[in-house]
Amino acid sequence: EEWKERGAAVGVRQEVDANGQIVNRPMKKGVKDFNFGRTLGEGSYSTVLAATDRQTMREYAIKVLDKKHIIKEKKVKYVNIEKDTLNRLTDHPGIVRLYYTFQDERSLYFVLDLASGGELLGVLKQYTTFDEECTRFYSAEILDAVDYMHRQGVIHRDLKPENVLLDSHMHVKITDFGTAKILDPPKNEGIGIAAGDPMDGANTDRAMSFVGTAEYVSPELLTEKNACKASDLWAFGCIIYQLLAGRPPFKASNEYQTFQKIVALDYVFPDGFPESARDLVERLLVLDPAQRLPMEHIKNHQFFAGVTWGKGLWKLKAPRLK
Ligand SMILES: Nc1ncnc2c1ncn2[C@@H]1O[C@H](COP(=O)(O)OP(=O)(O)OP(=O)(O)O)[C@@H](O)[C@H]1O
Ligand SMILES: O=C(O)[C@@H]1CCC(=O)N(CCc2ccc(Cl)cc2)[C@H]1c1ccccc1Cl
Repeated sequence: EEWKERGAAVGVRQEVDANGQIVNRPMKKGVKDFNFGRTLGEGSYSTVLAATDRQTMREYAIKVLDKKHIIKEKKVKYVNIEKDTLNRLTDHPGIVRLYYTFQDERSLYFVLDLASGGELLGVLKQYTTFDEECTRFYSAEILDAVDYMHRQGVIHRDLKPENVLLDSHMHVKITDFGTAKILDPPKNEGIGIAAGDPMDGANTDRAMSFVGTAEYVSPELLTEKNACKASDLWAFGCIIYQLLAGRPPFKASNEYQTFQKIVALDYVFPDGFPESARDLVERLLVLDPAQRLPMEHIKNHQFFAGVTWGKGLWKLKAPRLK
């Protein structure tokens, strides 16, 4: 009875294993285990709701995907990519954590960290621009998370302020891994050209079904159709520029003209753009991915002087935005 009692508290089911031992297997979570609250946002194929686990009272964000819609829009691969990448990225404070997945006849459910601070883009628009200290803090947290992602062999491919969420303490939580690329082990070196994947066939296949968001797309994705780790560092350079300038470096009235500016490296710094940030951005917005500043050199760049990388960074209090 006591074992049953203890098991019931944390939602486990007692079973007898192959050796005849009584074991506690965690019960698969389901819709009934949560109280659903407000809608946090809508995606093209999803609705994200705040929810509370009825046993533990912990709050989550639950992303609900409509099966019919996904099948109709041929996005089943994206669902599997999002699940597989999130299942690889479980051990970093700067990445939205996936706790459980489950389904019912109509929907798929992803139980995620709740990022109640909203999107970095929204906060940036509220303040127009960030000062150097805030830019340093947020870009350092983003970089720390990207470094972890790359070490796990994942390229995000769509980094942008909309996909950088904030938690209740205004720390970064990167999301939206449905368009990420998983590098197979043998290819996971240097700028790590990504291995082939179902979305765009084998790596040699030039036809690329996915391109990121126009303003943050790297030149190599536009010319050679290949994303690599350095493609995320290009997007990172665009984000630093945007936090300080209040707009992305490459922005035109339509996507095609934005792409023309990117491949021509046609951008200028506004007056008053801080010098050390300018130097770093200039070393990231480089057309040749192999010439772009690699991760370790970025961390050692003057702009990040004084930043403690790794766990320490995440213990700091987020700077007051002004
Ligand atoms: N873990 C989360 N915590 C809080 N809000 C979230 C979380 N994940 C997503 N959201 C919010 O819900 C909205 C929808 O997110 P979702 O990832 O489902 O779609 P999307 O990626 O924004 O859109 P699309 O699928 O078209 O790219 C987003 O605008 C985001 O702000
Ligand atoms: O890979 C998994 O974890 C399971 C495996 C069993 C299963 O049936 N699913 C759902 C598969 C699926 C994917 C897309 C659609 Cl539109 C419908 C079903 C998978 C699944 C369940 C819940 C949430 C997401 C996914 Cl991919």
